[in-house]
Amino acid sequence: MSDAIKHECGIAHIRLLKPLDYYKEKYGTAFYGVNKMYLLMEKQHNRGQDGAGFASIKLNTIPGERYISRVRSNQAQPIQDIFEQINQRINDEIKANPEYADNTDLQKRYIPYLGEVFLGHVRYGTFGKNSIESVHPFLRQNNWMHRNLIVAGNFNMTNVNKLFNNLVELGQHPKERADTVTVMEKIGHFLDSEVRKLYKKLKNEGYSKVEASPIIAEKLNVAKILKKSSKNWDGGYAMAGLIGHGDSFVLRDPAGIRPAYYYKDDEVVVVASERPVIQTVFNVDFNDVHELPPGNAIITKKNGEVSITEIIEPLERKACSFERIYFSRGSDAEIYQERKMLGRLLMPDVLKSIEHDTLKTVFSFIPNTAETSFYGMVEAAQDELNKQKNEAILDEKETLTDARLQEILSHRLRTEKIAIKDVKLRTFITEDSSRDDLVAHVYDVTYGVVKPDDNLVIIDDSIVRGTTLKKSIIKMMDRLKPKKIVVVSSAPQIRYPDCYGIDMARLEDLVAFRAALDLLRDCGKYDIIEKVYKKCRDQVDLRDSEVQNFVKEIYEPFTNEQISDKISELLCDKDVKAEVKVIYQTVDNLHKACPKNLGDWYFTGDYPTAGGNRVVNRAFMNFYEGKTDRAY
Ligand SMILES: NC(=O)CC[C@H](N)C(=O)O
Repeated sequence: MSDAIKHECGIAHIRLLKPLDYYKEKYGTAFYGVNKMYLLMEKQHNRGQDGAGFASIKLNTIPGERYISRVRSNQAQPIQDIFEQINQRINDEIKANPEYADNTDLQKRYIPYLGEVFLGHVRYGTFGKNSIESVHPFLRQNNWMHRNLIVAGNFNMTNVNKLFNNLVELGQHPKERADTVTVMEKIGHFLDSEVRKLYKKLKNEGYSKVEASPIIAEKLNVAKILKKSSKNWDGGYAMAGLIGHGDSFVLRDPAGIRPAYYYKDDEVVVVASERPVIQTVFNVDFNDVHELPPGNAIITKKNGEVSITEIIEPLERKACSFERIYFSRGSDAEIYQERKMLGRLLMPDVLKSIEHDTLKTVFSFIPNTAETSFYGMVEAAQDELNKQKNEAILDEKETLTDARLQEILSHRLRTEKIAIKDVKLRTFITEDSSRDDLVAHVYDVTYGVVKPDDNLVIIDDSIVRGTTLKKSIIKMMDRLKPKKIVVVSSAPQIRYPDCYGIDMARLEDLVAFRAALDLLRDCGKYDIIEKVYKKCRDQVDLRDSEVQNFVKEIYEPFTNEQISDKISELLCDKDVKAEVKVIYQTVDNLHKACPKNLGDWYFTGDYPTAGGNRVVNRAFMNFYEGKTDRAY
């Protein structure tokens, strides 16, 4: 990925189903859960580097002893930072109290972070700020154990402002506008009322307050609470939560936009945002890890009972295809094959653009995420080369000499590592304002492998803004003096904003949108902009379900190819000498390659939830009115 986009978040949840002594006995430490959490989070570091947080709950403590611990960080290496803090604290406690060293009971009572229920989160913010207060998990505290709530999520709601106002209408006074707080307060509201109802019932049955508490914990219907809280959520989400006494849940949105996977045996329940993470950390097979069905929650009661329950009726499945293209780790067995297929399916268009001249073409990729699709592309190129060799041999079979045969067979595909990412520079580029200067040097280039009349084909997983391509990569590649530079995107053109957890909410940031504007200008149809704006404005007071995506009209007059060609122009500075061509994946081929993740709203404008159309309209209005706000 040459454009840095902020995206995603990762969740990690573990519930230990046996007493801590069991893990001490079997794995040598009562800190088994903490250690596994570290691995689960570290292996999802790709999903969030703005911040990381960890929370744990101890089961069955006695009043007066702490049972919830939490640590959060927004430092440069947030996962390292929180686990350093955790380890430090644990080591200090053991050092100061040598009697804890071999005593699980004392460890559990007096050492924080040790417990049976864990929740971790790595964050890329899509709403609010990057302050420490915005880092998950969020905590809603109460003196009643079962009213404590800890929440973390990979999510974005399109209607979070409305949800916020609902709370205010209930008479509440939220102290901040963080979307996670809004969602948490919603759950908290129904948790409170459920606890109240249960208490009233038990009181009528003659139970005292002290007697009622554990029964409330036992009877608490988490599914019911989630059903009520999520009723008006419109968005993509994997929301995870812990309740003070030890129940836990992860709820996935009804279109399956955000991912969630789980594994369970008689020792642990594990939930994470990516499958291979669980496979690696718990050393289990692909088939042992299951996808949480859309609209369902995995709920683990304090007593260890685990259920998968439908909370919201599933919508048409629209799992985010960007997970497959770029976000998730390519080590997933399916994702690896899918990415290769994305590369392979692009080959016919690439061959056309290089006039099948595989000998005068160097194939390469933009590190690191495009490497897998590059393998797919190269395999397809290899097939083409073999075909060419076959044809040459058959054509020349009457006259073929040993020397000529050797010559034909010696033709090899030219694959090189051309673009090199300078990782150290990367970490400085956080502020939009200072990005451009540094961006030119984020990549370096390999000299000496491209000859002057060569074609240079370079694959990237996607092109969002195109800034790095324009300011760095294409310029650097042009210095190698190729005849033609073909930039291949394994994803289709990104035409519409995302509103479900990827931070690309501004239309004019998208190079495809800018290309469409230029094309409209070129052909004298720029008045469409005005018309679309009016249509968007007329919809402002409509209900979400009635809103249409009129922004599609901006692209309608043009073919994919016209837009791609305009993008090629936009990506070239005047001084670039090589001919530059950009080739994009088609949406059909994307679906062919990633058949389970058909969510494609950023490419097609077909939003899977009603709120999406409102967001795209708002994004367009913001663009037209010159506002730089996010559209949700
Ligand atoms: N990428 C995400 O899932 C973001 C989660 C949440 N919306 C936040 O901003 O903190």
